[in-house]
Amino acid sequence: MSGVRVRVPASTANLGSGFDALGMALGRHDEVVVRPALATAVHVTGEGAGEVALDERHLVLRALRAAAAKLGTDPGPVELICANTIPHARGLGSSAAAIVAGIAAAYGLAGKRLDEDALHLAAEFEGHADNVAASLLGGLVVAWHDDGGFRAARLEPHPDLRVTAIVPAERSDTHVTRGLLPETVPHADAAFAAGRAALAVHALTAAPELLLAATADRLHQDYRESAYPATLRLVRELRALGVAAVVSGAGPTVLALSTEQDLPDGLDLRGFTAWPLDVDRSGVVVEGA
Ligand SMILES: Nc1ncnc2c1ncn2[C@@H]1O[C@H](COP(=O)(O)OP(=O)(O)OP(=O)(O)O)[C@@H](O)[C@H]1O
Ligand SMILES: N[C@@H](CCO)C(=O)O
Repeated sequence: MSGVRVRVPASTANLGSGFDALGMALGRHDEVVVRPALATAVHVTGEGAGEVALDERHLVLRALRAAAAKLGTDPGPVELICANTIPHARGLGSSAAAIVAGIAAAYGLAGKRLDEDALHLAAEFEGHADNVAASLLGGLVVAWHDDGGFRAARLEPHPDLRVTAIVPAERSDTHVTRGLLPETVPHADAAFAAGRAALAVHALTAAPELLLAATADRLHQDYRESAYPATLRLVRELRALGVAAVVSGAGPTVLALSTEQDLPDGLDLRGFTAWPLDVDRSGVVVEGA
């Protein structure tokens, strides 16, 4: 293949109770075209334009080079054209999507199908597998880590599931908000989390009427409140109204999960923009360019 075009979905991680384990792909995408060139050049439009490095430090390019090295190939100088719609540092998996795009491009240029090693490499880059697995596989994913590395199982989200991302203008850095988490949690909270995460798999795939109970969290959201108090206020307000609202990934976006598309009337959404989103069921797509 002389060049590749990669379309990669956004993702939401945790889904409330499934910290670092549950992820779901969302219908908002970045598109990346990679072609051999005489000298490496990076072009970015949309989200991140004017902000990200336009050289070998670019995250898509770093992931592409790392994957090519693992595959024993060398794409050499490339032209990288990124058209981004996934907002950065909002909890919608932009860094995971960039990493998956780079890895998928390297596989495409090498004429190889994506495999389990691609997931492992993507998760090593990101530090956890929930977002990258969702961007790779689409749908709902359960991710874990064992001696064999990072793994993920893909599940089909319930067809009636509706998602609204309520996105603030402010950003938050995942490294910073991971630093707000405690080293240990009470046993009762760990037991609560195990039960609700298991219930979340059932609710998201088969029983959406259980979403409110299933998405209750005790492991991460409250600990991160100082980074985005308005987000936690909105999550609590929506949950009090019966909507299964959670912090999306490491925040600060609020994700409302429901079988209704509309949010309740009378919410104060100043400072936020509400985006109704589809669930992406395909995952990353690679084609010739
Ligand atoms: N398409 C991209 N191209 C280049 N760099 C990117 C791209 N997307 C994200 N990044 C880098 O990743 C950073 C955002 O990563 P971070 O993990 O903090 O947020 P996120 O991935 O959007 O949210 P979350 O991991 O909570 O879902 C950006 O500031 C930028 O440096
Ligand atoms: N599970 C991760 C998702 C963010 O990338 C977290 O909450 O830190």
